[in-house]
Amino acid sequence: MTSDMPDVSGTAGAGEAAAAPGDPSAATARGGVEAVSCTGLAHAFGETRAVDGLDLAVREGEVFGLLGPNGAGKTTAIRCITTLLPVPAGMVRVFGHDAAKERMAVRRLLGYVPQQLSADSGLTGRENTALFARVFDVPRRERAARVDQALAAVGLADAADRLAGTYSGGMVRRLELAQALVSAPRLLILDEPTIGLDPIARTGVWEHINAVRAVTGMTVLVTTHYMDEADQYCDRVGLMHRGRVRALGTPAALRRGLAERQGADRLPTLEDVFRDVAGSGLEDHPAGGFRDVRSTRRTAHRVG
Ligand SMILES: Nc1ncnc2c1ncn2[C@@H]1O[C@H](COP(=O)(O)OP(=O)(O)OP(=O)(O)O)[C@@H](O)[C@H]1O
Repeated sequence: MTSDMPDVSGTAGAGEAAAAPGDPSAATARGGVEAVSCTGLAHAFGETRAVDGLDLAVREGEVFGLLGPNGAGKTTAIRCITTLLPVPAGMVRVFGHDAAKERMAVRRLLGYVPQQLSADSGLTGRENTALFARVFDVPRRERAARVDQALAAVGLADAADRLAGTYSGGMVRRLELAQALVSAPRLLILDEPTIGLDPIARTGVWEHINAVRAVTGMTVLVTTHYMDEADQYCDRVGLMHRGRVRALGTPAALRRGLAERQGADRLPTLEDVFRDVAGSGLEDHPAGGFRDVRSTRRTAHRVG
C-alpha cells in the first residue's frame, strides 16, 4: 500500500481477507470457502455450446486469470458467475452462495467490470461512481466518502469532476474500476479490463487493481487475451478452450511443465503453453472476429 492510496475496504468482508493479502494459500488455510466454484457449468446459445462442462475453483484472495481465444466461452462463464445469465446446467457458487438460487446474495459480494462500456460519458467521474454506490445500496451517509475513496484509489481524484466523455481510454477503464469498487466487493470480476489500451494505460489499470487488493485482500477473477499480463499479474490461470478449462496452475508451473515435456532449452511463454493445450483447434477461433473487433474498437473509440 502506498501512502497516497486510500482505504477502499469499506465493510463487506474486508477485515477477514486483510489478514493475508495476496496469499491465496493462507486464505484457503483459514478454512474459508472458495470465492468461486463452478462444477459442470454449461450454457448454450442455440446450437453453440459456449460453456461446456466448466469446472473451476477460484481461491479466496488470489488473482485468477481465465485465458482463452475469442469464443472460448470466457464471457459467458463470467456472466453466469455474476448471475447475469442463468445456470442451465451444473452449479455455480460464489463464497458458498448458489448463483442460481441466491442471486441477490451473490450480487452483493461482487463488483463487475464488463467488457462493454459501463460509464456514462455525460456524467462526471464522481456522478458515475455515485450512481453505482446508490445502485449497490452503499448506506447513504457513507456514500460521499466511499465515492471519494474509490476515485482516489484508481488515481482519479483530480479528474473526479470532469465529464467522463473527456477521459482517455485508460481513465475510463479506471473509472469503471472505481464504480465496481465503491461497494467494497469481496470478489472483483473484470472482463478483459485492458483490451484496446496502450501499454502504459494497461500497466496503470493493473497497478491500481493490485494496490486496492493489497489493502482489502479481495479476490480477483479476470479474463484476458493478453498472456503477458496473465503471466505477470495472475497467481493462477485457467486456459479455456471450447467451453472448458484445459489447463490450470500458476503461470510458472505451466511454463515449467511444458519445458519438461518438450525438453526445451528455453522456458516457454504462457502463449506457448496455450498453443500446446489448444493444439491446432486454435485456428478454429481466429482472433479478430467481428465480436473482438467490435469490443476493441469500442475501447479505441473512447481513447480517441
Ligand atoms: N448472446 C449470444 N448469442 C449467441 N451466441 C453467443 C452469444 N454470446 C456468445 N455467443 C457465442 O458463444 C461462444 C462463446 O462466446 P464468449 O463471448 O463467451 O467467448 P469469449 O471467450 O468471451 O470470447 P471473446 O474473447 O471474444 O470475448 C462464441 O461462439 C460466441 O459467438
